[in-house]
Amino acid sequence: MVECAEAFVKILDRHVLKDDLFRMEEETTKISIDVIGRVVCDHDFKTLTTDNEFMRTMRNTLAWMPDVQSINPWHRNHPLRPIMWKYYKRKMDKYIGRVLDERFTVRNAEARKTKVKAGIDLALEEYVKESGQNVDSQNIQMDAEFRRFAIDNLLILLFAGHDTTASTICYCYHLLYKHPEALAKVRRELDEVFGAGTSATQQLKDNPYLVNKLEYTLAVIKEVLRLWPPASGVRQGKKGYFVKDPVSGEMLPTEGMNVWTTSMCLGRSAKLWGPDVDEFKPERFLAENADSVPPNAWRPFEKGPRNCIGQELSLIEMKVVLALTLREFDIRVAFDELDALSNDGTLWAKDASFKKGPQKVFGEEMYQILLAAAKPREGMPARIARRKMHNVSNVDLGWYAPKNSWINDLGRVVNGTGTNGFQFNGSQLPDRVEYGVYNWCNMPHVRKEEYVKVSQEFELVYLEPLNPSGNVSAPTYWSVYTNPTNPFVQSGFNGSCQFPQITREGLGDSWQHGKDLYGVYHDLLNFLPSNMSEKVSYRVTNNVITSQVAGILIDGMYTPSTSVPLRIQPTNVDSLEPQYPCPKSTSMYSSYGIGSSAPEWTAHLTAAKPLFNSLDAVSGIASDSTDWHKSFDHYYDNLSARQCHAKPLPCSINDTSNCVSQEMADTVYRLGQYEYSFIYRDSPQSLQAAVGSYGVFLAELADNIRAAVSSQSPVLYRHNIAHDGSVSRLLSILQIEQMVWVGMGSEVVFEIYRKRGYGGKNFIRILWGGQVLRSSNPSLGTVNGKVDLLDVDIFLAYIDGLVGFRAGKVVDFCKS
Ligand code: HEM
Repeated sequence: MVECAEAFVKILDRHVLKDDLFRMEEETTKISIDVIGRVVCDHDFKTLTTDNEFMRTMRNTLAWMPDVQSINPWHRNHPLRPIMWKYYKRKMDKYIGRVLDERFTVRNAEARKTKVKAGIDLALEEYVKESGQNVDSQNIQMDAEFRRFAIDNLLILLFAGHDTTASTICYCYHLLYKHPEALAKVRRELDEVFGAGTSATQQLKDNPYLVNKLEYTLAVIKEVLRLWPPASGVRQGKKGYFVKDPVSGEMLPTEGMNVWTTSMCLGRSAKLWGPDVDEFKPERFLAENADSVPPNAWRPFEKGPRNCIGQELSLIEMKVVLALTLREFDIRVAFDELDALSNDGTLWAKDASFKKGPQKVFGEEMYQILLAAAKPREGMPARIARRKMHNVSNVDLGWYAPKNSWINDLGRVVNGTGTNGFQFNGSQLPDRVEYGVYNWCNMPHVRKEEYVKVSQEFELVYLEPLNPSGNVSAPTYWSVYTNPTNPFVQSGFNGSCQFPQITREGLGDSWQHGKDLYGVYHDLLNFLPSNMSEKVSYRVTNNVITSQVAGILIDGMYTPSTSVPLRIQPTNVDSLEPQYPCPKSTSMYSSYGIGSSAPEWTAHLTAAKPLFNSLDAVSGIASDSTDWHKSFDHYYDNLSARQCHAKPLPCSINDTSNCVSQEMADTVYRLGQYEYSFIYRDSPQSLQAAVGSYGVFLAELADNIRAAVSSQSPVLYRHNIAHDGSVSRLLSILQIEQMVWVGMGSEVVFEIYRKRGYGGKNFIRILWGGQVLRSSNPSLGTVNGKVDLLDVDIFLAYIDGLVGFRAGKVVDFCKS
């Protein structure tokens, strides 16, 4: 089946290449014939790859079917019809007879060797047993009666199975095109089962049972069959058998009649299905809604002992076809161009009567025409385009070094001066310094003033910002003091703050941050709702400062009058901070970064030894305190937090003339930048370490994006308030081109855009500090190094590739 579907994909690809208008039903018929051929008689009809004689004959027979609606006696009783039918039937009998004879000959040699037997082998085996012959004998004979019987049965299977399935595949394509949200859900399910960007082909060959996981896809097929069933059951009436009128109770005799249980009437009965009966809602057929499906109302395959014998086969086939094509192609009906097909030689083009009479039924141009099975009108004139499918193996999952700058140049960090334009002196930037430069105290974020709108072709559909809180304060604040009577007071800087803590200034910055975000995404882009609603969601970590920041930031955005839920994951498993256990990642970080004795790491600590000595002399920190000397983290925090709040640099308690100079502080800042760059970007191990410790958040992000693009979630805006350690790991995974120490109020925004019009393709733009993020990874930084309207599928394939679907690879790594 998968091989047939692959050949079908090739046919579709030819239409993509030619960019032509074609009748889809002609093509889907080929696959259904070839599949039946393979499954039933282990015979390759090759209709997908060649101009097959059998297929032509079968289609010609159909062309001689009477139009049941016609009242033209000449048409209904066409004198040539019986002759033509006989002629075509003989041709088909001959063809199938040949297939049967061939199979009979090789049966002994091959069929019994394989465990999986085609229908024909089972039938032959049964026949041999019943006729009292030895199954293992080389000289088995097939009598004429059995041969006649077998040919007719094979023909029935081919006739009953080919156009029913072909027609249903067409309606699947059409209804999914008309319902992009359902299409997105199917694609999402396929991504989930086979992985984003990975073709289902090989996986289905290796593990065919994966089709059983396609629950939503199956629900779509069932809903399509409810609305546009291609066949119905007929029963011959009999003396003594009655149909009871459900309203009057009258018993109606059936003798001399056919009783036709039209599955379409049952499927479209509002009495049975409710007022939304005409709506396309595959969800009705999901397991959780099983109770709402009226009993016995869904019967496209009919019920009872003579129900469809091929239903399992066709359901599996349709799932396989959809799995191999829906993510690869965008398909739409093109009735507006129908005239261009008027000479294509098909039975549709030959018969002008199809263009007469109503051209819409149930408001649908592609209504059904009863021609053996009910077929999509005009064979579904269609146009097709290839969607970009990115194989995960094509997406580069490798680590790429960040660009060279002063930040990762040890010589310039240790021996340089100043901070190379980086700011550390308060929330406000000095005059003439442009917004957007690194400002540790109040990092740049998205603001109306600098925001670059994307072209009108794209509409914003989802937004997920992530920003760390500042170590800044609530309306009441801590005033830290040390009591000389307390004998346990530790030496160190004597200050009025304690880490982590929120200051008033920090709260002010957070409020402004919220206001700026609202200014862009509400005022400028009209994307955010005007009032708080379920479309907007906030998430914090277990550290209270993130809740304090959230409180004031939300006030800056919405000034809500009622309390706002802050989403939070339990301690120890939180992915935003992150706290879930991943010992492998911790040991990896400490094998090359803070605490390690790797020369690449210790080089800067050794070079900065004199600086440590001078700082220790002021702070009183013991020179053997590992905590203060395994990195510049503590000195950096202490000095920068003072300078952010316009406090003087500290002096020694014992010798007030011995103070930290600005030059010393600047060197600490340069070293801090160097350390962050080394830990999160320069070291080749940084990517894997970040994937381990932050992969779960990335998997959640990918999931959120998928839910947003498939309209499965009402949330348009998900704001995460986290920490510098969170954002730096995120930047590490995004392979930011220039890593810095993540300052107060830093912000990464994931903007998801949908291209307007046909196809509804989704794109991602990532903003860092209000500007488009630049990534060293070639699969991400596709626009001159920027992650600018990148195909969402590539981004998701990158994330899935690194962290695994639902973070499966993270779990494996953490445990390894
Ligand atoms: C979407 C696909 C299909 C639909 C909707 C469909 C529908 C039906 C329906 C409504 C019947 C009449 C059952 C009754 O009167 O109780 C039927 C019978 C039958 N179908 Fe299908 N069918 C499909 C695919 C297939 C396939 C793929 C095969 C074979 C490979 C097949 C073989 C048959 C046969 C042999 C019968 C006659 C069964 C009997 O009379 O005992 N069908 N089908």
